[in-house]
Parts: sequence; C-alpha cells; structure tokens
Amino acid sequence: MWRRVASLSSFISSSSSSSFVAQTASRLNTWESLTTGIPHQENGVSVPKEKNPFITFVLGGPGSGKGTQCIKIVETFGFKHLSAGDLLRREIASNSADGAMILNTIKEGKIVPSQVTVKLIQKEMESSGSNKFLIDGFPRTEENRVSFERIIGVEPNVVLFFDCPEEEMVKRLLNRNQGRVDDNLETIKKRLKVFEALSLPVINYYSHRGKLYTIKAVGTEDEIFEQVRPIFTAFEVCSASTMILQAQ
Ligand SMILES: Nc1ncnc2c1ncn2[C@@H]1O[C@H](COP(=O)(O)OP(=O)(O)OP(=O)(O)O)[C@@H](O)[C@H]1O
Ligand SMILES: Nc1ccn([C@@H]2O[C@H](COP(=O)(O)O)[C@@H](O)[C@H]2O)c(=O)n1
Ligand SMILES: [Mg+2]
Repeated sequence: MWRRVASLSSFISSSSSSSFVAQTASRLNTWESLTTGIPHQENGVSVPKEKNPFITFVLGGPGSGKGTQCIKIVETFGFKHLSAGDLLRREIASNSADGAMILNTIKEGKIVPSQVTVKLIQKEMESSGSNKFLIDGFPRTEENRVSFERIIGVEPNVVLFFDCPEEEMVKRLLNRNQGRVDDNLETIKKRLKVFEALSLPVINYYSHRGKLYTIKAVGTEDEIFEQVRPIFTAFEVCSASTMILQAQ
C-alpha cells in the first residue's frame, strides 16, 4: 500500500497542488488506516480500520480566524465542525451544572478542565453521524491533548495552525462585535498569555509528530483559505486514488 501511494505522488506531480499532495502522501500512514479496511489489533481486539474517524484539530491564537476558516472548510470539504468554545458557551446558555464555572473561566481567559470539554466533544462526535471532524480551538493545553487521546482513543490526522501576529488578533477581536464576554482588552491580554504558555507547546508537539500545517493567517479570508484548500484537496486525491487501487 505504501508503494502505491508513493507512486501516486509522482503521478500527480504536475498538478498545481503537487507539493502538498507529495507531502500528504508521505504522511499517509494515518490516512491509510481510514481507507484500507484491513482489521488491525488494538488492545488485543481486532478493530476494522475504516471505523477510525478523520480528525483535524484547528489551532491558533484568539482571533487568528479559526472559526472563519472552519466555515469555508465545511462548505468546501464537508466536515462536521465542532468548536470547543461554542460547546462551552452552549453549556453556559443551557444553565447546566458546570455553566457558572465555565462562564467564570472564559471571562478570566483561562482553560476549562479537560474532562468537561472532552465529554462535550465526545457527545457531539457520537451523535453527529459523521466520520470527518474539524475540532476548532482544541486542544488548548497538553492536558486537553492527553485527555482527548485517553477518552476518545485516537490522535488527529491533521493539525492546522493559524499563525497570526498578536497586533492583528487584538484588532480583530476588538472589532468582532458578537457580544462575547471575552472580547475585551483585559481578557484578550490574558488569553494571549495563556496561548503562549499553554497552547504553543501543543502546537510544537504536533510539529514534532509531523502532523502540523502552518497557515500564515494574514490577508483576506479568501487568500488565507487558498493556503488551506490544497491540504484537504491532497487528502481527497489520495483517498480517491487509494479506493481505485483497492477496487482493482
Ligand atoms: N482574514 C481576516 N481578516 C480580517 N478579519 C478577519 C479575518 N478572518 C477573520 N476575521 C474576523 O476576525 C474576527 C475573529 O475571527 P474568528 O472568530 O474566526 O477567530 P477565532 O480564531 O475563531 O477566534 P477565537 O479563538 O476568539 O474564537 C471575526 O470578527 C472575523 O470576522
Ligand atoms: N479547549 C478549550 C476551548 C475553549 N476554552 C474556553 O473558551 C474560551 C473561548 O474559546 P474559543 O475557542 O471560542 O476562542 C477560551 O478562551 C477558554 O476560556 C477552553 O477552556 N478550552
Ligand atoms: Mg472561534
């Protein structure tokens, strides 16, 4: 299977997205698990590989444009979008037992205990009927990351990092005008500190794991999406080709 994917990358080397496709083909050990359908051993139990979801984590500082780009990714590639922040805000709005704690944490720009956030994500994943997820604003900390791996039992296939200068992020947040309790300068400053101290190490972790795609998050929304598009196009091309090869 690996040989076939490698030859695929040279076959399409003349396409406009060729470098991404080649890069993607070289990362396809995870993708292969989605498409081969060959049972593999997991904790001693044989599990059909095609049951694994395809997971993309969407990371970046506050106001870097994660939510904005997720809408475009969903429109073009049909993922189920799960925003950790939106799920937490929904808990506040529904007056759940954790609502007051979550509201205070968000106002302070701090991070909600991982168990709470991962359970919300898990519930949405299970009820979605989808197998392709964009998980936006998560993991924000090493604790988030480890908790997801422990509870959900899988690692992401792709990690997008929207890399944006602080000054631009602050400007965007102060103009967002969506009535968010954390869109004020005091909370924004705290969120930026938390991002640097707790979220950047997670981004570095995925860089070392060879899963990170860094997007320069300046310019128009469309210009930024043109950096994102080839990443998922490459995965789609490789997936379709693998299915054709299997059918032969
Ligand atoms: N490329 C862009 N140029 C200018 N403004 C943008 C751009 N992308 C997004 N915005 C605007 O910046 C604000 C923040 O964007 P968005 O909500 O997508 O960021 P985010 O990374 O999801 O932030 P948060 O972490 O706070 O949820 C929004 O008002 C959005 O319309
Ligand atoms: N994994 C997460 C994600 C978010 N939070 C809290 O929600 C706030 C808003 O998140 P956005 O993704 O919408 O920016 C964030 O500042 C945190 O307080 C969290 O705790 N854990
Ligand atoms: Mg957002």
